[in-house]
Amino acid sequence: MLSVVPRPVTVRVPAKINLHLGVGDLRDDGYHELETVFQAVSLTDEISIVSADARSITVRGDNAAVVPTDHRNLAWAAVDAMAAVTGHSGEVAIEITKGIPVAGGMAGGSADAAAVLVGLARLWRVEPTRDEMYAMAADLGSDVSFSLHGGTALGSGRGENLMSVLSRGEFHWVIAIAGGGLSTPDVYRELDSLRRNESLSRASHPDELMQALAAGDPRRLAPLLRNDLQPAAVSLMPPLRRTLRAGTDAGAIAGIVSGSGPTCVFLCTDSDHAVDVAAELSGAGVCRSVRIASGPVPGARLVDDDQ
Ligand SMILES: C[C@@](CO)(OP(=O)(O)O)[C@H](O)COP(=O)(O)OP(=O)(O)OC[C@H]1O[C@@H](n2ccc(N)nc2=O)[C@H](O)[C@@H]1O
Ligand SMILES: Nc1ncnc2c1ncn2[C@@H]1O[C@H](COP(=O)(O)OP(=O)(O)O)[C@@H](O)[C@H]1O
Repeated sequence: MLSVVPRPVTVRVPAKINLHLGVGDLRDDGYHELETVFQAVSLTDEISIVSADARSITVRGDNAAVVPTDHRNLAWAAVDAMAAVTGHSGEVAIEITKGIPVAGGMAGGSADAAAVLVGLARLWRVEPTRDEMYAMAADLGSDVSFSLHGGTALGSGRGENLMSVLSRGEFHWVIAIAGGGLSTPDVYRELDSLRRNESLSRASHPDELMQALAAGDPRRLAPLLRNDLQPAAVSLMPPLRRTLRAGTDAGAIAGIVSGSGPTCVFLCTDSDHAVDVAAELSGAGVCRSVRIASGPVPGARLVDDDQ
């Protein structure tokens, strides 16, 4: 008989932003080779998992209604992965409270999958090795490894190979959440199509950006933020141009589309500055909601580690 923790296990997991996203050519396997610098920020989802008679997923929070609650939810796939490795049946009830915008380019689904891996390891009292956890994460999706890792990291391959990056202090962000979402594959496809028709510049290696992170200097970091997917996201959702302009008009020192978008993130000099920029941006009417976040923060973690 496999032993399980009798009470719900709760995991908190952060959103990510790509401070640098260099996209290479389309590979034969349908993915693009990436060079990316991820930072985990303090917009979080919370996942609670308990043993049950059958598997179920419920989703609460912002835009919960558009998140699937069956096998299409990445959290469901994460249960399958852990069950296959450990021999458990996978009968658990999962409650997801979304704080990460859905389909926003902040890796919300990946975050939930990573949280399930961490939560089930505790619930089922199993201890997969670090390599096993990262192998399951990479199989689930390109960004799931970073959701486990958290902090600041350089990602390569399709984004799943990670190296920690030294980052000093805290960086302060204002996050503009759009009314709708963008599909990640559509945005990559749009980039390929734009590149066929016009010559777009490509990101170079993020050496200087990593130096700015090590120095903990937002003013040095500001001009170095770079996202090769931004022209594609803006092409699919042209009003993003206005959002980006509104953020810098509101006083942010830089603004960029987060990953595949459409969330836009604005860098500020400190927490007071972020409050001012957020207030100004809220009044501009260019997005559905505005949040403040800071980073780096840790990856998927048990909320009460005495469990
Ligand atoms: C763009 C990024 C930037 O961090 O994230 P989001 O901004 O969407 O959160 C990632 O590359 C998204 O990662 P993730 O959402 O995990 O992607 P996956 O599920 O692995 O792949 C979904 C689809 O995106 C495309 N894809 C993904 C990763 C990659 N390196 N090249 C790709 O071309 C492929 O079309 C793939 O079928
Ligand atoms: N746990 C989940 N949370 C959010 N979306 C999910 C989840 N599982 C599957 N999805 C699906 O994944 C799509 C992409 O969502 P998300 O991971 O939030 O965005 P992004 O890929 O832009 O980071 C959503 O439109 C939704 O249909």
